[in-house]
Amino acid sequence: MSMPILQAKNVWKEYGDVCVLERINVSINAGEFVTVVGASGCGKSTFLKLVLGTESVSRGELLLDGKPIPQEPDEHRGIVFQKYSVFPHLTALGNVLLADEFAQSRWLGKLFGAAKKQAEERAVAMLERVGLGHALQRYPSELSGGMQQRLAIAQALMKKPRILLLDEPFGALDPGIRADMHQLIRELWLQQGLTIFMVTHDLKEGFALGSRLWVFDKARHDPQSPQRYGAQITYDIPLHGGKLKAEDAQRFSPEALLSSEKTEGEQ
Ligand SMILES: Nc1ncnc2c1ncn2[C@@H]1O[C@H](COP(=O)(O)OP(=O)(O)OP(=O)(O)O)[C@@H](O)[C@H]1O
Repeated sequence: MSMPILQAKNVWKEYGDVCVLERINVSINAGEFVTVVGASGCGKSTFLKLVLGTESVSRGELLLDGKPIPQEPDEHRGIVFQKYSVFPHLTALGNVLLADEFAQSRWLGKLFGAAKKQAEERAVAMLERVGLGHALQRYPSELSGGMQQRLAIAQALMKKPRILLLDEPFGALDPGIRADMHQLIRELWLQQGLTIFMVTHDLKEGFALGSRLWVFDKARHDPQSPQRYGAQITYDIPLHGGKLKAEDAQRFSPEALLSSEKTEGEQ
C-alpha cells in the first residue's frame, strides 16, 4: 500500500470563537478526484485553504506525504477560483508565462534566452492543451468567462502541481460551457494523474465529475450559539466513473442528499 498523498487527523479550524471545521479525519490517495458539496458558509473553501497552505489548522494534523503540510503555497498545490483575477495588462500567453517566471526565476523576475524560449513553448503547449491556442495574444477583457477559466487552469497547471484545488471554478459559467469544462478537467485529471479537490454548489456536477464525493455539514447544532460547532464530512461517498457504485446507489441517491441538506437548513 502506498502512502496517502494527504491525511487529516482530527483536524479543527477555528477563528476565535467561531468553529468552522471539526474532527476532520480523512485520507486521500494520489489520483483521487474529490468533489466537495455543502451549505453556504460551512467551510468548504476553508478546507481548500488548509490544503493550499494559506491557512493553518487550529488543532490536529494535516499531512502531505506523511509530513506536516507546508504553511505556504508551493508548487505541489495549484488553485483555481470561481472568479479568477487575471492580470488585465497581460495577454493570455503573458499570464501563463508569469506563472513559470515566478516558479523558475523568483529573484530575477524575468527569463532570458534559451530559458525564455523553453518557457514560451511550454506556455503555448499548455494554452493549446486547454483550448486557447487561438487566443495566445488576447487580453483578458477579450476572453469569455469560460476562456478566462481555461486560462486560470492553464496558469495553475504550469507549475506542475500534484494537487489541483478548484473552488467553484465553473459556478459563473453557462451550462453549455460548463459541459465543455467538465470534459476538459476530466481529461486533465486522467492524463496528468492529478489529485483534485473541487468545491461545487451543484450536487449533480459533484456526482458527475468526481471519484469521491464529500458532503460537509454540521453534525451537531447549538441553537443558542450557531458558531459553536463546526462542519464535518458527514458523507464520504465512493463514485465509480462519475456514477455511484451499485452497492451505494440506494444509500446515497442525489435526492436523498439534497433533501437531508434542506432539512438541516430549515431547522
Ligand atoms: N478569516 C476568517 N475569519 C473569521 N471567519 C472566517 C474567516 N474565513 C472564513 N470564516 C468563516 O468561516 C466560515 C466558512 O467559510 P467558507 O468560505 O470556508 O465557507 P464555504 O463553505 O466555502 O461557503 P460558500 O459555499 O458560501 O463559498 C464562514 O462562516 C466564514 O464567515
